[in-house]
Amino acid sequence: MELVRGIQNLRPRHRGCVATIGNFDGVHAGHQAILKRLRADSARMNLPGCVVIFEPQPREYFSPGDAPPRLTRLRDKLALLETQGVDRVLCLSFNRRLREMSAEQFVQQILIDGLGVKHLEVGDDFRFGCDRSGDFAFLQGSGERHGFTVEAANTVAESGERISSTRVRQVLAEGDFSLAERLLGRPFSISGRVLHGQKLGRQLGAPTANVQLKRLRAPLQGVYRVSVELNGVTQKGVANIGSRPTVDGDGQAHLEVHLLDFDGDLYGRRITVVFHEKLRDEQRFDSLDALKAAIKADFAAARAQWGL
Ligand SMILES: Cc1cc2nc3c(=O)[nH]c(=O)nc-3n(C[C@H](O)[C@H](O)[C@H](O)COP(=O)(O)O)c2cc1C
Ligand SMILES: Nc1ncnc2c1ncn2[C@@H]1O[C@H](COP(=O)(O)OP(=O)(O)OP(=O)(O)O)[C@@H](O)[C@H]1O
Repeated sequence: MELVRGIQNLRPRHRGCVATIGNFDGVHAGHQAILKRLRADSARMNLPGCVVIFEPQPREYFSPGDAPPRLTRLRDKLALLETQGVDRVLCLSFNRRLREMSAEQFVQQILIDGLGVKHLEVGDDFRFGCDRSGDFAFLQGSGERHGFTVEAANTVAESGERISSTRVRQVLAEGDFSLAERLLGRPFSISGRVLHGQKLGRQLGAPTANVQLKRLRAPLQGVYRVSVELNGVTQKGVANIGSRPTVDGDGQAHLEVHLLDFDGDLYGRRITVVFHEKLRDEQRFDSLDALKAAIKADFAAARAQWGL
């Protein structure tokens, strides 16, 4: 899969493709249905399938303080798009220039001049352009003028409700991991590199792998039963995502994982933490002893659930 960062990196050879546009945060089952159609179009028309995404996502640009948490960082999103058979991703920087583009300009500059789009797949509710003025009818009209076809995919629903990134975030916040798995088409996970922590964990009876979240605002908070694949073996564990109010108050979110019955070195490795069940909210304890006792109870609860 080829990644093109910004319109300025589009070359004449990129012209001529079938395309779709959106945030694709989480690459959920609704997105996967569109991507399946894109693959079929690509085979039928013998053209590469291109996905146009935005970074940052528009809401992160408009209100950085209270944009929703991300299900996938750019890196994870790209990896998932690749597994969906996407040939090319055009990642547009969402900035003032893009924000001020009218729907008409977006079609002309990006879809026609930049990508030479021959066929476009969108969801039935898709809107774009300054003030979200571009919709399916608008695209169809443009297509007739500029010589590309447009199709709208039917809404993909689960339990009678449309699947969306927003819904996945809500379901995760409610701790419904089996529904989240159905919406995503895979269990929810967070990947990252293991960094050195404050080495306090051992004193608390809980050595932990500190997974780097960088700027990711995770859609989860609290203590969870998790698993991690290591060298082809599923290691069972317990994770905390939060600001660790008992021991430090830098306000930053940390993801820490303790693997049960495991005694290896994970520093520097990239791991994927799969979430299975919420055990409790993170709390501020009055003493390290109280935190230690709570962590011990978390381990016992996770062991009982795993049947260990
Ligand atoms: C299962 C588990 C539950 C935790 N729960 C809390 C909590 O409720 N409140 C809190 O302040 N820290 C909590 N922590 C974070 C610990 O404070 C943290 O792991 C410890 O400070 C070790 O940090 P270090 O690895 O940077 O040394 C939890 C950690 C784990 C592994
Ligand atoms: N459940 C779905 N069924 C059909 N198409 C979908 C579905 N979800 C998203 N799409 C389409 O996939 C493309 C990308 O969607 P996008 O990521 O922008 O929105 P979303 O998943 O609905 O997220 P949000 O909750 O942020 O609105 C758009 O064309 C959108 O209409």
